Amino acid sequence: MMKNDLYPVFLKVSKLNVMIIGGGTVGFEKLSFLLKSSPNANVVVAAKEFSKDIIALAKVHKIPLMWRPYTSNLLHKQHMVIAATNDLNVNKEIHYDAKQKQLLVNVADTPDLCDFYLGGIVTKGNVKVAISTNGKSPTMAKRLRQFFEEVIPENVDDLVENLNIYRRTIKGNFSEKVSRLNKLTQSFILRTND
Ligand SMILES: C[C@@]1(CC(=O)O)c2cc3[nH]c(cc4nc(cc5[nH]c(cc(n2)[C@H]1CCC(=O)O)[C@@](C)(CC(=O)O)[C@@H]5CCC(=O)O)C(CC(=O)O)=C4CCC(=O)O)c(CCC(=O)O)c3CC(=O)O
Ligand SMILES: NC(=O)C1=CN([C@@H]2O[C@H](COP(=O)(O)OP(=O)(O)OC[C@H]3O[C@@H](n4cnc5c(N)ncnc54)[C@H](O)[C@@H]3O)[C@@H](O)[C@H]2O)C=CC1
Repeated sequence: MMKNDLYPVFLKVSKLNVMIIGGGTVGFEKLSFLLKSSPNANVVVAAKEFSKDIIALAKVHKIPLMWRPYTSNLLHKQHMVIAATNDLNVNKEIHYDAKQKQLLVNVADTPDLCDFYLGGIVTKGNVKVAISTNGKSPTMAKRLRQFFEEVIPENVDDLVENLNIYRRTIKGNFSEKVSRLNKLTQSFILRTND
């Protein structure tokens, strides 16, 4: 069986400059999922034209829109770029320029040209679960996201907050703390070896 070998990280996108190129259906989808998970994301969208949806979303979140065709200077000072135009040659050019500048790049319609994928995301307070199917089935990533939204209890965040308070009160060295926390949380899962 093929295994997913992608390494997930949780980016502080308020501290990174993110550029989305393309303001149509896909640009809107990428921007809305980014903002849903990270309302404080530092993101700019550039495109020749923008859909009504993306204009409305950008207004609510105060996201700058740049009305212009793609040129490589749009990548200046960016950390990450998402290419979402409907012109494959432009998307390829964005990919080429981004690699020259060592930026992380996602070309929405071409998994081979992606350094990273956007995943399905479930958020419950401080807890966040990210889902990827290795680019094989975005629809399945969406369904799994919906499944975990249902099954992860809303109060998981209360447990996390309480454990955070407890964690700060425990005295002792690192391994004593680990052992106390492991004992306390043992019943959270059905079967455990530690
Ligand atoms: C590789 C990847 C690159 C990337 O975009 O990062 C990619 C690629 C492509 N998506 C396509 C289509 C669709 N994408 C969705 C939905 C989502 N797509 C997302 C991620 C990813 N999509 C990355 C892989 C993630 C992984 O590893 O699993 C999600 C999870 C996150 C997000 O977009 O933020 C978000 C769900 C969010 C949620 O609801 O939680 C739906 C479903 C729907 O909208 O109902 C459809 C239509 C049905 C279908 O085709 O399956 C096509 C075909 C385009 C065409 O035919 O032209 C390609 C291109 C290709 O695969 O070649
Ligand atoms: N990854 C995914 O989830 C999906 C990917 N796709 C693919 O993504 C691509 C984009 O699709 P849509 O967003 O539906 O297209 P669209 O027609 O809704 O939007 C295209 C956008 O690209 C902009 N654009 C085109 N050329 C440009 C240039 N030279 N410089 C700047 N902006 C430019 C347009 O102004 C417009 O804002 C298509 O090739 C499609 O096959 C489609 C569906 C899902």
